[in-house]
Amino acid sequence: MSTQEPSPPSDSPAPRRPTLYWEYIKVEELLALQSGLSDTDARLSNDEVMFIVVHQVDELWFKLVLRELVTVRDLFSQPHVPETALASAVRSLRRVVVLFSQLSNHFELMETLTTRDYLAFRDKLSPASGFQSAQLREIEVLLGLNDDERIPLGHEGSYQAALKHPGGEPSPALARLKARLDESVTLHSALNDWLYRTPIQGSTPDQTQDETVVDTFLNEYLQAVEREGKNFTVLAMRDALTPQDQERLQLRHERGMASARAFLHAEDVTAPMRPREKRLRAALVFIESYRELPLLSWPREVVDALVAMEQAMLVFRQRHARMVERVIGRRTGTGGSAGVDYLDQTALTYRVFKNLWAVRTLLLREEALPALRHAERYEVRVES
Ligand code: HEM
Ligand SMILES: N[C@@H](CC(=O)c1ccccc1NC=O)C(=O)O
Repeated sequence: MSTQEPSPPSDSPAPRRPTLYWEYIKVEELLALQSGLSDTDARLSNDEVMFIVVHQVDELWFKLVLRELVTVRDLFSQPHVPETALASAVRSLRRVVVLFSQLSNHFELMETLTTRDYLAFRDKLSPASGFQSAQLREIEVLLGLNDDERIPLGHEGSYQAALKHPGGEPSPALARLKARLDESVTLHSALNDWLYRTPIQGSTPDQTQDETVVDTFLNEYLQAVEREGKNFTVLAMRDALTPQDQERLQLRHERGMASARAFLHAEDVTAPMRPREKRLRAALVFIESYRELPLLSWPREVVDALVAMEQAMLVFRQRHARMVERVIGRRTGTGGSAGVDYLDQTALTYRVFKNLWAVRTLLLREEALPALRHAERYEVRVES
């Protein structure tokens, strides 16, 4: 009698080979990547290997940020964005918030590098710089940062030129960035197209061209802002110490109202763009104000997650600038920039979702809001 195990039936699948951790994570390949300009990291100081590892980890976080933002951009670039998909968009944006928080936290590790120890290997880095981080550029382009909003940097004058080889040949990173620039839809433009279709005060999608819907809502809303502003000013003036203070408070209220009107009537954009911009801003005020309505609750979470994401990115820029100031002071960067001064300017001025931030100046307490019309049109409809 044969003691051999019966051979498996010929149509059964081959026995599965066990997955090996180091093969799946590619640990050996990964641990061989920290050599910098040397042939092995064994010749480098702990400081320089840490410097390289922090950059590599950060580029991997940028990779995850890009994946999540592409997913969200693609979702909002659909002609109809399913209500059931908004929760996943919020999850993706909240992951990006955590990723930028991790990126900011890594600068605490970088700050264990003393200035003198960094200067021990800094010279050989020039002209390399994080200014050549193509993935951060891709993230900025994908979000919707326009070229004319960028702060020029030193000698090469263009963030794209910084991605070329010394002889001027394009790099794979530049090719990826150009591909991103060639995409017609950014997250900002896709979000605006979605916002533009918001049913304000019960309007229907085919009424998006009807300016009376927006004008009526905005006029009612501005009257409510005026009432609230007046009440606040009366209380503040009652407590004012001098007539000059009272006059200052009254002037501040009048300026606030003028600014609110100018923003909601989109006086800052050219006349052809004004009706669209007014509807976008009215939609944001509407979503934020009537968020208890089932159809508006997830849209409000989307708006808030976008603001949280841009805040996390802004904090990353600021945190990088403070680390740079601690490590190299205010000297010129290896990339040719003014260093910290340049970085602080980017943190201060690079904003994509400007309207989402600006409307927060105008939001009102729930009791002061204009009456909602057609509440029944905001019930959740389960799409087949
Ligand atoms: C000792 C550590 C570091 C120093 C001294 C430093 C310094 C600088 C300076 C001076 C700039 C301005 C461009 C230039 O002239 O070079 C810059 C840009 C940049 N750095 Fe760093 N950096 C450090 C670490 C990092 C790390 C760990 C990251 C990882 C994410 C990073 C990412 C960037 C990026 C993305 C830019 C371009 C910023 C922009 O143009 O908006 N840097 N860095
Ligand atoms: N721009 C930095 C150099 C630097 O940080 C750097 C150099 C090479 C590769 C990545 C870098 N990180 C960020 O800029 C400096 O001025 O010291």
